[in-house]
Amino acid sequence: MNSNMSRSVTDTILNFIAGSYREGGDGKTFVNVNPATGREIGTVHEASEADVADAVAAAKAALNGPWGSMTTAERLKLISAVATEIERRSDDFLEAEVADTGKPRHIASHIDIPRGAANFRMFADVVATMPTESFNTPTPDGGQAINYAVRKPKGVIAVICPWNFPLLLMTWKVGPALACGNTVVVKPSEETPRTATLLGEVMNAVGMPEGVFNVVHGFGAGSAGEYLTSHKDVDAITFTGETGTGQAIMQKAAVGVRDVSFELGGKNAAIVFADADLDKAIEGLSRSVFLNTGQVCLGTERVYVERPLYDEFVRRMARAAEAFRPGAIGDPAYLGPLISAEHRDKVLNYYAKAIEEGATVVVGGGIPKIDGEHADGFYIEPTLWTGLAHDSTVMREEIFGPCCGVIPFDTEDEVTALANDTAYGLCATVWTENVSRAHRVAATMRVGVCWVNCWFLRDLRTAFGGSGQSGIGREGGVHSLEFYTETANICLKL
Ligand SMILES: NC(=O)C1=CN([C@@H]2O[C@H](COP(=O)(O)OP(=O)(O)OC[C@H]3O[C@@H](n4cnc5c(N)ncnc54)[C@H](O)[C@@H]3O)[C@@H](O)[C@H]2O)C=CC1
Ligand SMILES: O=C(O)/C=C/C=C(\O)C(=O)O
Repeated sequence: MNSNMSRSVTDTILNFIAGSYREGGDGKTFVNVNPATGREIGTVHEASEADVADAVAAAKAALNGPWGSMTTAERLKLISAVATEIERRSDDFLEAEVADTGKPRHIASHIDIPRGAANFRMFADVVATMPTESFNTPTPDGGQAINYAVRKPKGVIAVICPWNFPLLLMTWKVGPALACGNTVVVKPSEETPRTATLLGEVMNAVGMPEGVFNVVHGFGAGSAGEYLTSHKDVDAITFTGETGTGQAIMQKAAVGVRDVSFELGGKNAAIVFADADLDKAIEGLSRSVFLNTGQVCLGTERVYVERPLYDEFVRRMARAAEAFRPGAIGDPAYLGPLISAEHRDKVLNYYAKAIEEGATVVVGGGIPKIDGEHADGFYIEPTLWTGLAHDSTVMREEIFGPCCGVIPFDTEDEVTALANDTAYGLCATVWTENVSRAHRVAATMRVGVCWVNCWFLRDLRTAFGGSGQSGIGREGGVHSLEFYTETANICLKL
């Protein structure tokens, strides 16, 4: 095992290529910042174009080497071992994720890290039990043939990741890609390079053949992201992030007609009917709006409340927002920082825009005053607006911060039209105790996932992805196999 990655506060974060850690060939580095303090905590070695080419070559060689010749059972045993090793090293992953994101430890320890392990274990199970079709086919000479499908790995998969749930969202792609027999080159977000790098140690520890899993660090255009997505030996690209980035990647994928799987942005609506259980709705929506400081693609940024419940809803949601404590690390009510100073500026611009567009700021709206070690962290106040028009910029564009606008409605038809009036279509939530209405409204939502009386309740076997500009394709359970494998038909004349 070759492990050069130290995990002290002055970390040096290296690329992981063909089973070894290495600096970038061009000698370029960039800083790794802890958003909770605003301080530099590490140096990341940026991959050059030649490093990315080496990573792709290593991934391709592994397909034709021991990885490609393993039985499915042998492969899945290794993948299950990866899950076990992540669990064994969960404290290291927790430290790495918290250092990169500043997120509360309870979120990282209950969501990010366990899902990192579960994403490998679940897809090992899915592939182990994966059925394929077969047909008995009559032939013109009165005989018969058997047609049966086989699933083959697609090849080298480029995995381009965001920063909001770095390990979770990376392994959501790496898990099924490897379980299906592919190899991967991962480009983590420049903001959150640590857990992907640490996963290299896990791969080596379990004896994963070199080149199966590679990590290249850098940015998007003119850097590792673009080098990777335009490399001719990358067979398919999976990406989570902003819709505009998805468009740029798709243009690269068009060269060579490569397949893409995209999970993109959202402007997710919540519909709260007057018969909703208000305690449940407030609990669910305060998580949906504020969890991870609103940096969740599935989070709610538009809330439509039936008029009789509107005033009480706004009052209680404001209390829920005020209960969060930005910067109070260790407090159960701790609200983490935004990922970067740039991202905080972007969110603050929307806070200003909301006022320009006539919003009443019910709570929040600015930067909290924090003393001590976290004074320079990228914290922001959780914010609630009323008085915004449905077609205002703030109610149409993805903000990715801890904020939402609340708008009253009068009829079911009106609110379903409002909720669907968006170019996005990732998810929605519906809050009602009327079961018929729950089914009816959920079925009309033009989204990939509609939650009723809950939010972010995930069963990893279900189809997951977005409609409209929120994505292309579905991942999760057997649905992931559609992207990570190529189905071939074999016709055998008897
Ligand atoms: N899960 C989601 O839906 C996420 C949505 N976002 C949204 O995106 C906004 C911007 O955040 P960013 O991190 O800048 O997202 P982004 O979409 O620009 O970056 C995501 C990943 O794509 C890479 N990338 C960027 N441009 C690329 C290119 N041309 N070719 C190949 N790779 C490229 C980045 O280096 C990063 O690894 C956020 O404010 C938020 O609105 C951000 C993160 C996650
Ligand atoms: O649960 C999942 O598999 C994915 C969750 C995705 C997000 O929360 C995100 O991209 O923000």
